[in-house]
Amino acid sequence: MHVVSREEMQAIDRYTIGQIGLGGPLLMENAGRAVYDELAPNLKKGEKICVVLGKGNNGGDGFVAARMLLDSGVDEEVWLLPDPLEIKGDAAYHMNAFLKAGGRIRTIQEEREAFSQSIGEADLVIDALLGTGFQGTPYPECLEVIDQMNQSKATVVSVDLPSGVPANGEFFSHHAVAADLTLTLECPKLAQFVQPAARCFGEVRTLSIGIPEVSVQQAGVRRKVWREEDVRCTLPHRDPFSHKGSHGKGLLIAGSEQMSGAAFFSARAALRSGIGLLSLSVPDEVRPTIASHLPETMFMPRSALDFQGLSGIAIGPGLGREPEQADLVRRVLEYDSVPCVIDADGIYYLSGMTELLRKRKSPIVLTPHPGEMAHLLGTSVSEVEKSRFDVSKQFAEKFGVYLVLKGRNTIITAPDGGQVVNTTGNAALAKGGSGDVLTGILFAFLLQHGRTLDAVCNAVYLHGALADDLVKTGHSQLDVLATDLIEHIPPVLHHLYQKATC
Ligand SMILES: NC(=O)C1=CN([C@@H]2O[C@H](COP(=O)(O)OP(=O)(O)OC[C@H]3O[C@@H](n4cnc5c(N)ncnc54)[C@H](O)[C@@H]3O)[C@@H](O)[C@H]2O)[C@@H](O)CC1
Ligand SMILES: [K+]
Repeated sequence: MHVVSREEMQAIDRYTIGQIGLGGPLLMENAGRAVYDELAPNLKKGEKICVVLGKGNNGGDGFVAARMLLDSGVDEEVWLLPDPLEIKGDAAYHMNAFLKAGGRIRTIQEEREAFSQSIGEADLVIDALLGTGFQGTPYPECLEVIDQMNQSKATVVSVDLPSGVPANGEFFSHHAVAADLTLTLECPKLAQFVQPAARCFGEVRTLSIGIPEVSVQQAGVRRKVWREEDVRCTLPHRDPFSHKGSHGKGLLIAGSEQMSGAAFFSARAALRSGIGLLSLSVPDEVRPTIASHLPETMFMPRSALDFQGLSGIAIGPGLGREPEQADLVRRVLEYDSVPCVIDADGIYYLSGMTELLRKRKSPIVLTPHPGEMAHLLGTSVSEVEKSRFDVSKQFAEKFGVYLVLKGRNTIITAPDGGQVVNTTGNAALAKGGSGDVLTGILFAFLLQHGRTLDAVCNAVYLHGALADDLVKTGHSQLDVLATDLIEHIPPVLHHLYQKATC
């Protein structure tokens, strides 16, 4: 499933219409029908539906759905914000079809009070006011209608985008529709995954409107959502004749006196995620505390670090911020023979070492949260959050790294600028220790997958899926601990492997 910008969606539509030959009215018919089909199973005879239409093609989709609702036994009122004479092109085509099929249009501008009453009494509001064509701040008359939809007690279903949300997810401070359900057409838009836009969407379902894959390729889209089917066909399979050395020989440099737990979480998560051999380097004073909890782990003293014979190194969880840790990070970067994962305090030191990132040829995976990303760039968290996709892409391309920008909808960016959005996970993960678990899973996967990007995406997916499954099976979002995540790896991995397709 591809994730697109406004401009990419427009290019996709243009190619489909101009080169494939599927006309605009046909795509609009498909869009409106898909919206109707999604709603139809739950419609009740006589329920009051208020359809709110703008003057663009989003309104055109609304006309198609409204035409189908005419014969469904509901009590429908169709409200148009502009004058009908302002409706042009494909939307006018479907407005006429709606009228000829027996529909009646009322104009909001002319019957303000009746509109307020209609929306106040509605059970369901279909929001087809503004879609991908909207930019900037909604005109005052639009804002008024947006507020009325938000004040309504009805269920609000937005077509393509909640009206007033800019498709590219740029920061905005005006009101936008707060939908209960958004029916996104063909491809999720960037806004669905960034703040503050993401809060407006409610539940999201993506509906196919018959656009062929070639149109998306022609538009040069290089962003996708990572789904369970992607995981299933990229998980590594163990050779029956393999041995422990076949599944990665990793060194994890983690932990400090104050944060010994971080080393434990990462190490145990790596072991649960299939790493063949794990050596852990913690400060000498920490080792006795955690060694008894990690019987499967070997230990390498900090004073005798030896990278020979390893197949990967991970550094950072709970490392602490004493100046000598910077040298450890530098040594890992300078050892250019194996892939590495740099997390947490490891990332803290990178701002002074970005040239080393650029020079290193073996894969580097960085896993910053927005605060660490902001530190790395010398900017603020809000600047990072305002443009998560662009910030990630610029950094990953410039320094040739795999960047995992964590948060709700973690964004993974490859050195070539290709991006993947993760949709698993919930607020249970907003707790100390979660990131350490991710590092462990990611490190183990990195040493077992053929493609680095698959390893990273599968790790992020699994990490979120652990939290999702825990809150479905007896946990709340409050109580999940890092240890719960780790001990839940077996059933979730088992589930994913049961139907592995490739
Ligand atoms: N062929 C296509 O392009 C298709 C488009 N589709 C639908 O069409 C939508 C895009 O249609 P459009 O590009 O016509 O635009 P929209 O219908 O999304 O809305 C833009 C309209 O709002 C107006 N507008 C722009 N800035 C505004 C502002 N600040 N305040 C208030 N109004 C403003 C514009 O004049 C334009 O009429 C998609 O979201 C989707 O719902 C679908 O029907 C599929 C096919
Ligand atoms: K809309």
